[in-house]
Amino acid sequence: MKVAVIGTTGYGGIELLRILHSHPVFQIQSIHSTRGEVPIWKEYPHLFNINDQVLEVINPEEIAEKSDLVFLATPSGVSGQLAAQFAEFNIKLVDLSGDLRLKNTNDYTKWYKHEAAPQTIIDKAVYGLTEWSREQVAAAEWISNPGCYSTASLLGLGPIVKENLIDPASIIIDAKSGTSGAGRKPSRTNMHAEMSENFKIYKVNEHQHIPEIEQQLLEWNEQIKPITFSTHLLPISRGIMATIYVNVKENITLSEIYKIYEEHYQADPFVRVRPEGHYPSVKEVCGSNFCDIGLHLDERTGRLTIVSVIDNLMKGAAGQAVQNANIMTGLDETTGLTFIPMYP
Ligand SMILES: NC(=O)C1=CN([C@@H]2O[C@H](COP(=O)(O)OP(=O)(O)OC[C@H]3O[C@@H](n4cnc5c(N)ncnc54)[C@H](OP(=O)(O)O)[C@@H]3O)[C@@H](O)[C@H]2O)C=CC1
Ligand SMILES: CC(=O)N[C@@H](CCC(=O)OP(=O)(O)O)C(=O)O
Repeated sequence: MKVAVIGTTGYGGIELLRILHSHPVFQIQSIHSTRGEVPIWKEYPHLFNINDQVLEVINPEEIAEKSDLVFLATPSGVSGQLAAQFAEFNIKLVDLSGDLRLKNTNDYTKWYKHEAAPQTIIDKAVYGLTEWSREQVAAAEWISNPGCYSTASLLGLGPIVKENLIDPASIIIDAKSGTSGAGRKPSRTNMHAEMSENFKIYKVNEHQHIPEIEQQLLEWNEQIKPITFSTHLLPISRGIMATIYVNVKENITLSEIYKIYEEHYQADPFVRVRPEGHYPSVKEVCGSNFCDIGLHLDERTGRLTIVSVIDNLMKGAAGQAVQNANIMTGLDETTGLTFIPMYP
């Protein structure tokens, strides 16, 4: 099966190339960029003598003729326009950006602060939080891959929200990300001198993943109220930790909560619910497609702490994108994704 990658020179695109390099079924037919015909190893010298492919211009008609599936690893605002150009062709599509995630275009304009893609384009895409939408993903032609923070937060909250076991107004998500989450484009915020030995909060109550998380929570449980969601930058390159606080309904015990999480995720190869008393760290998932979850119930306050960690470039982006592409094309979802975490 042939695949094309657009936005290959970015961190999401280059992580796709790392996965696809050893994928047994997907072959990289072409890689694309706006910067002309440059060998990819010149942008990323770690690929010297490994990948001799040359970046090509973006011609949707030609890509659709030559490939069965295209990954869009392009910025929000760009992906929606590209997706619209692919709409008339017969090609499966997985978009890593936020452009096709929010079903309400007013929400998109408000949170992303630019114009939304046409509604018909948005409606064509299934929201691919894989563990919760496997059947829809299998039937889809287009996938909107969830945001990195949204993936960690939603996988952490899914079971308890779906089972209606919390005070619906009590969700607080305290999320932290490595700097690769911001992409390869240089910015002052991400400079070494700004971030090394530092820790910053950003986009306070304004993060574009807030409506995405709420959209999915409301699908699980229509009583859910607006969430508090804080995002922070960590001086590490990869990894996200979402520490989530919710007030549980009275009389529920930690062992009952564990039972619910273990039942929900028992058939999910990439979600690991850690045993009681064990809490995951970001390094324990980096380089892999795992989302690891730890749970603790404070009986003094009645608050449940949920710790959810992912590698932002894997389960938060390219890994989940390939997981969805596997399911869409009838493959086992773990195909090409059996990397164990790199440690230390
Ligand atoms: N980094 C992460 O952890 C995550 C990222 N995402 C999303 O994935 C997408 C890619 O992110 P990331 O790789 O980090 O971003 P980068 O900034 O690292 O890369 C984006 C790539 O898009 C290409 N691009 C930029 N403008 C255009 C354009 N007008 N037309 C075509 N291509 C363009 C650029 O390639 P070139 O200049 O060579 O054309 C660039 O390499 C984004 O939408 C992001 O929000 C989602 C989850 C996590
Ligand atoms: C560390 C960092 O800057 N992370 C990015 C995540 C962006 C992202 O994934 O963009 P989408 O909106 O396409 O999901 C951010 O907080 O905006």
